[in-house]
Amino acid sequence: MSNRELIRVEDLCKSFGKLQVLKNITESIHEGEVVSIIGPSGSGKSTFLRCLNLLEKPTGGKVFFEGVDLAGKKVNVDKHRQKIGMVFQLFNVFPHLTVLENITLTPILEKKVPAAEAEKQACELLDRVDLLDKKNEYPTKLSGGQKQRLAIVRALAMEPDVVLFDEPTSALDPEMVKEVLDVIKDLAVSGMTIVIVTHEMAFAREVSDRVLFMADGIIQEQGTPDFIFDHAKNPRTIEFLSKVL
Ligand SMILES: Nc1ncnc2c1ncn2[C@@H]1O[C@H](COP(=O)(O)OP(=O)(O)OP(=O)(O)O)[C@@H](O)[C@H]1O
Repeated sequence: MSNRELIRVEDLCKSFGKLQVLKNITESIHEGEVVSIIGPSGSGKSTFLRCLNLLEKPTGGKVFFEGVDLAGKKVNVDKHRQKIGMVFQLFNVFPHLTVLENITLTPILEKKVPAAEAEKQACELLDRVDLLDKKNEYPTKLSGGQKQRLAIVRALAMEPDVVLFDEPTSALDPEMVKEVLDVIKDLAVSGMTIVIVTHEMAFAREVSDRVLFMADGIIQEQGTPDFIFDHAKNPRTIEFLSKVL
């Protein structure tokens, strides 16, 4: 992990109508850091994650990516967003494209990567997640775990500086959770900067450099996994962990 701030939010607020979901959050994610966000349902974890790439537009505060204020007047948000990969709970893959086409589409269209080069890179990534033999299949032929591994590869094909995972295993059958977590673990070990909203406490404990505990739209407590899971002081954290561990 380096000292370079990749993402910084200052006084981040988000409301949906009268519902104030995020309340003045100030936080930084550093290059190479693996950060897990845990907390009760409805506490604002996904909304926080989605604000980091402006998928949700904050109602207050600022989001900086590599030092650039993403709401700045002359800023090309799409250009910056290309460097922020995102993997969703419900594997967002294109059903009408083959596995290979799913991966090469955006690099070819948005980064103008030559098709042959995009395919070569896609095959290398598919090999890394053990899906190379599926490259000509359509997603309907894939299991949930395979679809999610494809979604991860699709994000990686854009060579992002950080990958945001929003509960990537919540929609999977239990036997498929491990294969997806293993891919994320490998990515973490490779040095990728990762922010992940997860209900997988064992995973958060094993893989994270830092765990953020969120409740009521506030990061109530944060620290190393050992600190959060063994020495948390905040009564909300203790109450939450007593239910999920
Ligand atoms: N687009 C939206 N419109 C209105 N309300 C929303 C929207 N997105 C989220 N919310 C509300 O914001 C609150 C926080 O939702 P969010 O999904 O961020 O929580 P979460 O901590 O990720 O929950 P979970 O663990 O259940 O996924 C909830 O009350 C939710 O209903």
